[in-house]
Amino acid sequence: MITTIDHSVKEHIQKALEVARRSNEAVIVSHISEVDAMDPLHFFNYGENLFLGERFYWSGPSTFTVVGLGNELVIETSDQTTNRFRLIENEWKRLNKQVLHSGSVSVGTGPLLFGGFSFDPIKSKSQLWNDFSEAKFFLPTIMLTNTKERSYLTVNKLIHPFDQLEDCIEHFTSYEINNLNFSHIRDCEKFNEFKLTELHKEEWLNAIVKAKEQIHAKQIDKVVLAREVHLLFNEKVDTYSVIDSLQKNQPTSYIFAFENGIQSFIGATPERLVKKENHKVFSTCLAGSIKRGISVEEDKLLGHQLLTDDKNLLEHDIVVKMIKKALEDCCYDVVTPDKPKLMKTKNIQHLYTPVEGFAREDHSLLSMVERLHPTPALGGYPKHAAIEKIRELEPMHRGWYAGPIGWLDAYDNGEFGVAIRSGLIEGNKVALFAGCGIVGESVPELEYVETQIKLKPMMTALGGIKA
Ligand SMILES: C=C(O[C@H]1C=CC=C(C(=O)O)[C@@H]1O)C(=O)O
Ligand SMILES: [Mg+2]
Repeated sequence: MITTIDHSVKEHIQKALEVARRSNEAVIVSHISEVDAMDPLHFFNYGENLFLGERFYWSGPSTFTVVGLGNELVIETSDQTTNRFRLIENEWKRLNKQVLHSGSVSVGTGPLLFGGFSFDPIKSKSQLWNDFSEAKFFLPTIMLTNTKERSYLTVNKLIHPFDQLEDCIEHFTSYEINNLNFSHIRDCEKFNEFKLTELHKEEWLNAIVKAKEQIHAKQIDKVVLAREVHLLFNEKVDTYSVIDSLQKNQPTSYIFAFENGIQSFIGATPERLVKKENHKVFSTCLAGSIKRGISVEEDKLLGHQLLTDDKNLLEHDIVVKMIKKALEDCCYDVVTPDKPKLMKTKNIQHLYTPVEGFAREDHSLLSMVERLHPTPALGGYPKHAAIEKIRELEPMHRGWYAGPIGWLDAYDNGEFGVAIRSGLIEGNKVALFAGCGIVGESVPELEYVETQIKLKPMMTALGGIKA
């Protein structure tokens, strides 16, 4: 159960304690206050002492930035079936049975769950991803939300039947904005040289050849194959500086960071999986790629080439068909343009088609995540056959790479991106991932070049390429 409070913290805690004792269940109390404008990275950095290993950063290109610190509540599962989506939803709903709030609050404030899902729960885990569950979400202890105009601080507490009123009051008082010590502003670090190892390059190129044979034999239409590179630095990588660089250089992407103990999963994905705002649903088809040009003319020419290239149009079209169908099964008034447009980020241009609709009754955000994941931009088509091919052919373990990552609130609003253009950081070691949609006309060497471009945002953020 959730009690959301705008004022009179004590009254709400008292009420929550009564409910918790009566029901013998923990109750979430969430206190939201508007605060003076604050830099989200500064807030993230504030969490380094108290909440290291339990921080989340999320910023959407046209929405807001949210930074969560501390795991007030963790919901996770190692369930290896699609049931994992429902397990998370049901547990969150169980805690959501009652919502009390006073005053109007902005979307993205109050009790939010942050987290994500692994790409493929069936494939056995590698050492690298051992500590990542198949789905893990947390309610932060404190959270900063920056909308275009305002900043809000949310403080959450899970109130148990045996908690004492004074301790609960102390929790909310200690996290009042004036009691947080933000004095320590820091500079970004310059990264040192690193040693780069490309993993299984030949196997990956061979996997493309095999995938093409299977596509020509009509076993599947498309499969996305990914590869991995490892970077070894002399010193610990500073995640603060990585996020700062991504934020500056990839403003049209979703910037995400999910700390899981000593590991941080970070990226700048241009690809939304699904967003739900009340009943309005938005998804994105993003597949088909070409590099950016050096001059304006070259850039335009390359864009035109992409928009008229059969191989890339096929790669894209398969995604549009699947997403449109998936949304038509759970939404009404699904609309999508006839032709793709270009989406340009600093390093790459993609074919882009938005799909929008309105959720039918009883179709939740996580049910849509389940339906959509993985789209053929990350998996392939047909879905299950493509996932099988990835298990068989791909020489790496994806872990959370290409999985859904994002947030949801207590009213089933939220947004998930697909965790691509990403890397897993642990101390001085970084693993980066990039994949490509393989169709019948794919040329392995060109797909390899495409992955090199897709690695650039993270490479730049790590200091390996000049911004
Ligand atoms: C799988 C990735 O990109 C996908 C998203 C956009 C374009 C893609 C492509 O053109 O191949 C991929 O389907 C990745 O960046 O690792
Ligand atoms: Mg491609």
